[in-house]
Amino acid sequence: MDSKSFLDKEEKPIGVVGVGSFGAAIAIMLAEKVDVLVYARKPEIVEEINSKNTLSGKAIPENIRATTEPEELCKQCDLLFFMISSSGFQEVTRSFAPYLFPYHVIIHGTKGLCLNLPEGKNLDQMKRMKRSQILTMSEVITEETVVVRVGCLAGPNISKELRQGQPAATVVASKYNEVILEGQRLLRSDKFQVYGNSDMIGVELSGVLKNIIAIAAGALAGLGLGENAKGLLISRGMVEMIHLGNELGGSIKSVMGLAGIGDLVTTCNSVHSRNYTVGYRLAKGENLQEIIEDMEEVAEGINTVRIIRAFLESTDLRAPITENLYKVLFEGVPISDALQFLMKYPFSVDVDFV
Ligand SMILES: NC(=O)C1=CN([C@@H]2O[C@H](COP(=O)(O)OP(=O)(O)OC[C@H]3O[C@@H](n4cnc5c(N)ncnc54)[C@H](OP(=O)(O)O)[C@@H]3O)[C@@H](O)[C@H]2O)C=CC1
Ligand SMILES: O=C(CO)COP(=O)(O)O
Repeated sequence: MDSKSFLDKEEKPIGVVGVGSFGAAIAIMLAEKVDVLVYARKPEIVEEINSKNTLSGKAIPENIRATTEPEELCKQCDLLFFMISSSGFQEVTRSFAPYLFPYHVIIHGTKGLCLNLPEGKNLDQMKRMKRSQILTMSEVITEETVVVRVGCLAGPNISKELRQGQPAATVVASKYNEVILEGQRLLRSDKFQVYGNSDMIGVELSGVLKNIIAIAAGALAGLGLGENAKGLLISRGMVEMIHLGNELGGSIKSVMGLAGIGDLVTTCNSVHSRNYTVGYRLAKGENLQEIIEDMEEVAEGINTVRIIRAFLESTDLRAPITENLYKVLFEGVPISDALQFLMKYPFSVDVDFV
């Protein structure tokens, strides 16, 4: 493969927007091949990177520089990786929008959803939601900016393992083959494999929906249940992801791939997963609000459960794991009751999606 970018003859720095756990891991991987300019909103983070070459006290490569200015990032970089949690995604995208042009490329790594609601409405007021009121991050980028070539990055990518240099793989998905090729060129290494997929919505939704099942997996572990129960949850969870993903506009095939089943297995088994941890701590008797306040990083699945539950109300689809998890998280139903309900649920057909 050509080692030069399709974007420019002279290699420009690659932009990374947001240096939380995942943004930092991706910036460090990119820095093995190219110069990286990161955007952080907090001046103290930018100062730490630029003056000490550290992030949260840990050394990072010298070719990672930082700025608090969206304009600077957009001027210097043609390709930007957006690594912001979904709660801030629309706001950050809007702050970049005035400086973005159609030649820019954005690949995002966010595994959450945003809302497209009438002025003054919020999720608390929405008992039911249509598909058009739910936005994946690629839809936010397309709606808020003039950028055309959009992609996403999703797969079993626990950032702690990536930072340790452990072997892993991801999927870059886009309607534009050059975006996939550029993602592969920049990220592929002997420790990191990068697959391509043209079903961007299906790949985004896979990463989003697996977080619901990961919370449930953590809850099973917190209850002290065994591997049989986990196998049951993962396989029924996959079926639920397939039906939901399909209803929301993704292809079944993507859920069967690395960004779907691959990430589902990883996240349902990792004590480093924030979503798994939420379920585990709930099952140990902690209250959801306490857990959220105590966690420094985002567990996207909590909000996703609320959004998907409201979406289900506008469809004929049933998603018993999501519906019961909603009751546990937001209606005070004990996990043991939800589990009993699921064990009695008439799941009679094993494979009903092919
Ligand atoms: N961690 C992981 O293993 C993986 C995470 N992901 C996904 O990546 C996304 C980010 O996760 P992760 O990095 O772990 O989360 P973190 O909570 O560690 O980081 C979130 C980042 O988003 C920034 N941010 C949030 N809101 C705003 C805002 N309004 N304006 C500016 N910046 C904002 C934060 O900035 P600040 O520090 O200023 O708050 C921070 O840099 C999530 O959707 C997650 O699901 C995907 C794969 C793996
Ligand atoms: O998506 C992830 C790994 O692929 C990270 O999962 P958590 O957000 O649950 O930590």
